[in-house]
Amino acid sequence: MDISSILQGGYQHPLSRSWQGRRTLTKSMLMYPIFITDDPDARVEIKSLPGQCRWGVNKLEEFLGPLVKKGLKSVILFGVPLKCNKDEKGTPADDPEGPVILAIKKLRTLYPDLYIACDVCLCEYTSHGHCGFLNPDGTIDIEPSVTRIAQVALSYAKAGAHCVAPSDMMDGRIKAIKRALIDGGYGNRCTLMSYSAKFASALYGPFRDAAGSAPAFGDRKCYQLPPAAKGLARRAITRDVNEGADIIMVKPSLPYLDIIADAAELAPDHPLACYQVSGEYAMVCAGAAAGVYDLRVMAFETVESMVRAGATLILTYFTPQFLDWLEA
Ligand SMILES: NCC[C@H](CC(=O)O)[C@@H](CN)CCC(=O)O
Ligand SMILES: [Zn+2]
Repeated sequence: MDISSILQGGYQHPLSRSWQGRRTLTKSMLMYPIFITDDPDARVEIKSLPGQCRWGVNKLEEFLGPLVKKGLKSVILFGVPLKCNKDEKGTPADDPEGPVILAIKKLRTLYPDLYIACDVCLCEYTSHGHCGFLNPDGTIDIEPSVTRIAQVALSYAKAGAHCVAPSDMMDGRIKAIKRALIDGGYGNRCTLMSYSAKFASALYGPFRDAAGSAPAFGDRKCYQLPPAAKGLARRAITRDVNEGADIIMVKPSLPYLDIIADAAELAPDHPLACYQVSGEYAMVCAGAAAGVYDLRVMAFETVESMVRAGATLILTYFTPQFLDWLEA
């Protein structure tokens, strides 16, 4: 056989197979999305997200203590206020007694080394459930939305968040948040992770169930990217790099590996995050439950495809299992 035809000699052993990846998944690459509700003693299972719960602030030690011991390095907080008075402006988003700010303060005290990121959006706090302010005709009112998002981001930074991550997709919010952080004295103390290429995906259903954040009417197609929009995604990534984002994110992940690769090409000097969203997680769990594949094998195969595409930070609900699987 011709010499150039032989490849199998390079990976015939488990160790030489482990050398074939440019980067391998490590615990520090995992960021765990968690839901914080405003009942301080709550531990409520989320049916559409197997193994995930809404947690009250008083339960965070019971919840995260064991994971920190196993090597959990970072979380991203999502507020799930069930008792607040939602309004057109998302007033409860930066309530100092709200679940997110209370959780930031609690976690900074409990686990000084744990990296605390906060999702920043208005949809969980607005009466209409959209991620921004609305004009009377139901379209997004950009300027006041951006001002409000920046205000909320600064309040989380002041409460002690290491990172703010605006998932709203309002145009210009990265520049506005960066400006607010700098003017507020947090430009060097809080990381800005932009959901730059975030698509209007069908894969957010379980999250919206969990967070009660579905829009009261219409959809988010006028501010989340069309799934076919490779050009818009590339332009959004370049825009956010220029507006001062410290980390670029692509979301969802598996159906958008090409966009992750584009982001790695367009922003080679930035950390690159991707979010394995609720619907992706639920799909992998459902397939395993149906006996289509082994859960652990498929969890690794999906997340390692994101690493191969160029991601250096993975937001995934599989984080607790990966802490065990990577230890084994
Ligand atoms: N701010 C929007 C929330 C949002 C998507 C959506 O509901 O449109 C995501 C959270 N950042 C959903 C994440 C997920 O599905 O896991
Ligand atoms: Zn939102």
